[in-house]
Amino acid sequence: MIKTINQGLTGKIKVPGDKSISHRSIMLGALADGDTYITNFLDSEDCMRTVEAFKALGSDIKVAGSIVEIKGKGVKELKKPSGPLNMGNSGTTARLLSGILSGLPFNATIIGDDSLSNRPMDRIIEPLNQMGATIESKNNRLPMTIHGDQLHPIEYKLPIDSAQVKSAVLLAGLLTSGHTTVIENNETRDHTERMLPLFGGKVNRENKRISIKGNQHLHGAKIKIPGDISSASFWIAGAVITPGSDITISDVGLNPTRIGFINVLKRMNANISMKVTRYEGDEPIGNIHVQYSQLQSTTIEEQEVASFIDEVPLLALVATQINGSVKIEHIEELKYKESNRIQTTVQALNALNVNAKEIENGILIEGQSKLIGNEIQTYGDHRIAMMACVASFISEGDIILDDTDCINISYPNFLDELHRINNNL
Ligand SMILES: O=C(O)C1=C[C@@H](OP(=O)(O)O)[C@@H](O)[C@H](O)C1
Ligand SMILES: C=C(OP(=O)(O)O)C(=O)O
Repeated sequence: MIKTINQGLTGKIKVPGDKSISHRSIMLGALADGDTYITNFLDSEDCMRTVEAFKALGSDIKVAGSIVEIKGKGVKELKKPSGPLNMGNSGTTARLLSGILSGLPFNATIIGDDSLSNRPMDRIIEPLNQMGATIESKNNRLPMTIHGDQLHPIEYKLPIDSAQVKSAVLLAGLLTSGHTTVIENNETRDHTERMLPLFGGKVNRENKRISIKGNQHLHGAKIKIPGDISSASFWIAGAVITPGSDITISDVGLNPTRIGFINVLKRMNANISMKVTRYEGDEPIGNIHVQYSQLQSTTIEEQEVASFIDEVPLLALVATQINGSVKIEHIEELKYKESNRIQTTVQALNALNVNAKEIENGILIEGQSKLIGNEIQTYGDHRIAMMACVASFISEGDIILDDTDCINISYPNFLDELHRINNNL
């Protein structure tokens, strides 16, 4: 049960390391030759799936909390695993790893939990087939057996805006002997492209064309992972909607491909500012200052959706407090996340007395809603669970979640932080 809080959020908050960047740091460290040292690694269930998968492929990886050491031996030393690789709930692990396995000289089977086993894999099967991999799947879903082979480079125009597909093709491209190019329609998170140079890899980027040369030698690297902007967004949303709030979130990643939620909130008139204070590798890091705000409606553009894709449930929650109504459109991709987040967001908000409904590939939310506590079904989706917890800042009556374990997928100390804020600690 999450107790109603009804008080402003104040003070300083730090969030754990970025999930997308943590996954990629393990993958590149395992492909590289030499030692990789990672700090502020996100020690969450999803990222540990990536660690365990590479251990099963023979990588020497030691995790001690948020510190990870990898003794990389290069891609040639990766070995056929002795059993199926379990991706758990992690779409990023499943899709990026498929790109790598496609270029390795053995067969490997990947499996996942019920949620992941229902998520589409044709988006990666198709380009990886084009590159020469043979992939058997259950109707384009997990379990999937990848018959790795000598891959050839391709030029691939992404049919959907997906950083996971882009990264899977780029990582497979590293295992070819030519140039692989991915063309984006709208820009998606670019952590793979920004991280490769740290390991000595070359990537060419011209507008939305990203090219990578195969057979590059990668060396080990030192990486400090920025705080996760998607995790920070729970507190940003909470502060914006809760009277009396004034918080500063420090050391958080401010990569331009990830700050769409802040950009939309600014258009809604939110009192929010951010400042880049340093770079770790090519990733900008800084602070975000947020205060309670009187919000107005805005229009959501298709080309910006990828920059706040994981924050849509929060944007919908924020929209319940604006003057007017908001249509969040062009979000079909939300149907293929850990739950169908269009449905599960609408259902959670309806349960809290909000007038919200599903529209074609989107959600329509009426503002000025009085939230009333209720039981919320999370469908095992971490982002729905945490969004419901944030709703408790402004709800009348307690909110009861059917599951809070799923929060460990991306933000293991979220409930402790909520407790700390709740008690002004
Ligand atoms: O590349 C990544 O690390 C991610 C990309 C996004 O997925 P899509 O590529 O499916 O949009 C995002 O939703 C996910 O949380 C992490
Ligand atoms: C969609 C998400 O992650 P993944 O695709 O890696 O499961 C998420 O974290 O919201």
